[in-house]
Amino acid sequence: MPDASAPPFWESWAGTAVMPAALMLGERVVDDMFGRTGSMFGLWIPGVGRSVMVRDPALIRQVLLASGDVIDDVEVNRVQEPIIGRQGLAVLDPDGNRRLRQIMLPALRPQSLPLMREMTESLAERVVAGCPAGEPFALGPRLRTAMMEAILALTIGVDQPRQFDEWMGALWQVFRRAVSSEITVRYMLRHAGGIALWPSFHRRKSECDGLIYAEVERRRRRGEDRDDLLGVLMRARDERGARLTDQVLRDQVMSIIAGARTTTATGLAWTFERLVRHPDALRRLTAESDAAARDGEADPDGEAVPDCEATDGGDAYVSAVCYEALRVRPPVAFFGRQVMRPFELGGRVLRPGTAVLVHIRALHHDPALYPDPAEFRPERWLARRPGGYGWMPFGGGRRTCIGDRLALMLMKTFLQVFTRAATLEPAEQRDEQIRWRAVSNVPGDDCRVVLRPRTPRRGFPPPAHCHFLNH
Ligand code: HEM
Repeated sequence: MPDASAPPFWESWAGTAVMPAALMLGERVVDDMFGRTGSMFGLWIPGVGRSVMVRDPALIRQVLLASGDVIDDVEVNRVQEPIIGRQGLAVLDPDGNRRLRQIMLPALRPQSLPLMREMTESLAERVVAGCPAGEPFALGPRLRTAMMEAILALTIGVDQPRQFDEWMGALWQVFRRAVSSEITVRYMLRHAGGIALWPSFHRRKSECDGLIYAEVERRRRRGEDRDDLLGVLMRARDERGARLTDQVLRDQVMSIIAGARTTTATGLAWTFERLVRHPDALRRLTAESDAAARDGEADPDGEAVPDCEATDGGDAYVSAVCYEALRVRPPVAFFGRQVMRPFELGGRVLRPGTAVLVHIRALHHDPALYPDPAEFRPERWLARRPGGYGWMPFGGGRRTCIGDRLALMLMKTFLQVFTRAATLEPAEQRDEQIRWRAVSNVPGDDCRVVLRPRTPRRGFPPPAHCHFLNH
């Protein structure tokens, strides 16, 4: 007897074609597929297998609230294991994950890192100072380098240009392979040695690991106790007083770097991409940044922006801008869970082994949740805060992103510093297309803008470590 809960034959084939088609033709292919099937469609994904893509908040809630023996939140992350290791946060069993999150979370809350905001401000000032003035350029690569600088400082205290170059060189070699299309094929063939027999990857990974282990060893030898994330992890003890093994330390450092590497920079690039095409929002944000600087007496030279609407002070508008940019252009395309026991979802019984993937952008474009969902309107967030199952750029449930607040702090600080220092325009008027890179949605032209210093006196002096910006 045919299984009444199985998706129709055409849907499995069409759904499977959606991923490669979306890579070639853009995200509207996914919208069309949801348009035909409603809130969920079945597909097959290389390396993941049988899957369903969902966008309905009620279904997402059901998945995220299901107990661990019915819905597993590790298996779909296994693809990250070659990089983050077997004990990396995203692939750890629920107890180990919870324990490590408790250790790391305090270090990732910006309020517990007073120096982090200060460091981010001077980093943003250096980045804006290093941008070409009055001519089109791609802001995206500069943001990626800057966010790596912030994350390496936070995670392992890298603060010297030469040290940064060394880490960047080693990491680039590993991640270049980890996001290539080669890894998909190798992951599919993993049981036949697709990953194990990959000498160039393992060589590069050993170089990275060597840097981490050397840093751990150096700190132990000198009895150095630092406040970065590695320091927090090195101080941690379990209930028997034992410290974390070097392997666990290494896997968490790589988990944080892997999680943070491009996500925040992509979120920021999209925020600038949207802002420069919405001058009213940009003007209002600039007014708020100026007011915040005046309150903190940080920017006596700042030129007032003409015709701007007053804001209610603080950082209400910059927060709203971030929430809205992460809604209309979420940097991560989807996150997933896996069915362990037959699970009824949206009128279908999903078989064990099925991956449930939440399509974040489709969820964020539900007109029932957001009137005119494609419009970029930060004002939506002035009277409400994001939350629940309708806004999920950082995923949700037990495995929600551990770096969410840090990412928002980095984004807000960069936006405030940039708008105080410069005016921004789009290099071209048309919107940048959404392009898929691994599981990210990136701006098709890497955020091309034209930047002009707001006051001649401020100008753009040569930055202190401008070679950082050439990566
Ligand atoms: C705008 C920036 C960011 C976005 C959009 C983002 C998005 C995400 C998403 C969608 C997930 C999967 C959550 C789930 O499965 O429910 C995730 C997990 C994760 N993210 Fe982020 N992330 C961002 C920034 C960061 C930063 C700055 C860090 C590090 C400080 C980070 C570290 C991680 C880690 C370690 C995980 C795995 C958590 C676990 O499995 O327990 N992310 N992130």
